[in-house]
Amino acid sequence: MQHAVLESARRQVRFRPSIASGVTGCKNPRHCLILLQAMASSVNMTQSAGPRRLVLWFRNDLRLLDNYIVHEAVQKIKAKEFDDVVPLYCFDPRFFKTSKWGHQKTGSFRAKFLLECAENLKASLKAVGSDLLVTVGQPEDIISGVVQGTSACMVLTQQEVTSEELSVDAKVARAIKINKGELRKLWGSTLYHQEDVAGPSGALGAQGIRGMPDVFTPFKEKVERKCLVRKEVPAPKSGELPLPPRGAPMAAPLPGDTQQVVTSENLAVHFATFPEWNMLPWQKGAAPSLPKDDKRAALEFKGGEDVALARLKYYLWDKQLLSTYFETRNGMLGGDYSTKLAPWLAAGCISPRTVYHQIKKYEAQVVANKSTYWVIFELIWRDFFRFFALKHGNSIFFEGGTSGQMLMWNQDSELWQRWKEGKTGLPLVDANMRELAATGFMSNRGRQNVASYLVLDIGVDWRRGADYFEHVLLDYDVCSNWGNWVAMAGLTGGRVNHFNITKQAKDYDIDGDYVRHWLPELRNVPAARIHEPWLMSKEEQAKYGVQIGVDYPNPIHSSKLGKPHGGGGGGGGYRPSSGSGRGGSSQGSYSSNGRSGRPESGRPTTTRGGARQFSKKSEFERFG
Ligand SMILES: Cc1cc2nc3c(=O)[nH]c(=O)nc-3n(C[C@H](O)[C@H](O)[C@H](O)COP(=O)(O)OP(=O)(O)OC[C@H]3O[C@@H](n4cnc5c(N)ncnc54)[C@H](O)[C@@H]3O)c2cc1C
Repeated sequence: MQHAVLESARRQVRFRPSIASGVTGCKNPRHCLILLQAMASSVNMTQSAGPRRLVLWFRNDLRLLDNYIVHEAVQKIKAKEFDDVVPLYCFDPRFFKTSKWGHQKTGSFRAKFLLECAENLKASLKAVGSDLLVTVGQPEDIISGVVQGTSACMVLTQQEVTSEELSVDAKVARAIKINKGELRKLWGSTLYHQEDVAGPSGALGAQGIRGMPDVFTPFKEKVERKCLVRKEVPAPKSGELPLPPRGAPMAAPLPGDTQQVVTSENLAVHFATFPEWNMLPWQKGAAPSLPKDDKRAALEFKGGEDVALARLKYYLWDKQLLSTYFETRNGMLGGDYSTKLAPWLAAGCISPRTVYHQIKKYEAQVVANKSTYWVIFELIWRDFFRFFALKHGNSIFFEGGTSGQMLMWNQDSELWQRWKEGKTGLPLVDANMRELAATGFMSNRGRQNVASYLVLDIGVDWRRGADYFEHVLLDYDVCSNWGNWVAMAGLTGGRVNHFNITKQAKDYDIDGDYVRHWLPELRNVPAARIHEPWLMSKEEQAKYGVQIGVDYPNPIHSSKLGKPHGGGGGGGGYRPSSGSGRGGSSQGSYSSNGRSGRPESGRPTTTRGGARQFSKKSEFERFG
């Protein structure tokens, strides 16, 4: 009798007495339990004959090419350290919980994308004689089921840096201790390797990560001067990741097992099950509807390594868009102004090193210019935020950010709601927020503007914005998202980029095509008025078929605006903007004298914020 079957039956005595008694033949639950325990310990004694198993626990690295955990598994199998490999991906209910700001952590766009990623990875693994166990549940529960009955086991996973992910790691490490298992974490998500950057002889010097500059440029200069991007490691070949025998035991819940009790099936059953949309761990069982393709979207994003590699090929080789990236990167409309690789990079369908080496090849074969370098420059921003999170830990999630500066926020929930729904009356902000809600994507130019507006113009707590982005973004990456937001809020000690939204709109959406694309109510408004529709006279409004204040909102009145300002005890306070962001931002806020309720003053002036609410404890409760 397999240990796994006995163990699972033992755990089910209370919930499913019939299964337990089926194993022992004993009707009395108490006796049944005693008998099972005895049988399990006798199996334990003979367990040394069990297989030595590797578990490839995929998380944000859903690819085969240049994946260090996959490569490591291949090496260990070749060296005969282990007998078989179980590749695994879990939809962890903790990443579908509702946040304290009221958003389900993983929204429907990303959930759909991740299902597609898992499906593609499963197919790629099958093509090399392996498979992917895709399931719903906490990895610690699933993995302890996968390693039942083994004589040795190791779980290989990509190194994460933030608290929720690390707390899951700790639970997995504990769960496999019983099987004398080891959790081995390998760095893999960045362009530059952690050892090369922050290791004992890395670019950051003797202090390692503690010596990391908190601003981008000196960080970039150090890594560029002292580090090399490592070569890609190959994808596995056929037979290099041998599966356990099909009938191997597996004691863990199947997706859709609403009772969440341990079932005793064999691995083949689990491999054959792929979670459907409504089996994902949605809050209170209420699955949102599957997102439909939106014809207005910049791109049809489909998850998976195959599509990621195809996108890279399209951007570099088919259309040669790479050679003009520097000129187009601040666009907002269409698929071609930027690489759009972010969703695939975030899920790990493609590694930044693959992108880098393809760019180098392109530079050697086609052209090397400012544009080809600038994509690499952006990938270093991505690295920057990951290393920044490694250095600063949980403070990137704190109200006062890494600077600890305490500000008071505008508590008017109507403002927040109008921002989220794209009804602020500022066309550039509204168009971007509606694109995000409809598609899960927004350009970098858009993100900077909507974040600046939320925090620096209407004075809403930046964490609300970051939390909403976490929910809705296709390309959500914990470090890039929270890092960009906390920096936009001016809470990292670096420069604060306060954007003049109307100026930005005129600079980057010159004819208003982007705004018209997402705001049908303004579709007939000419370029001269599109970014300031409140300036239209009644006659103009009639002519262009829109009534401001009825069909499209008036901008938020200055009496409702707030600016974050220094609260008691935290020191510091609101600082006006300085300098320019990527592609140039501009200082200050509105310049026009408004009609139709336009903010009258140059800056938001009043603060309606209540007392600052700051609790270290609750901020630490990322998964607790
Ligand atoms: C408030 C805010 C939140 C953001 N949240 C995320 C997020 O959750 N996930 C995410 O990947 N990016 C985030 N970004 C960064 C950036 O906006 C997106 O990476 C970019 O818009 C994605 O489009 P793209 O792939 O076409 O980028 P490209 O312009 O083609 O850039 C190439 C790649 O470089 C990386 N990159 C570019 N800019 C940045 C940046 N500022 N920070 C980190 N990486 C960058 C991305 O991986 C991107 O795919 C955020 C930016 C802001 C201002």
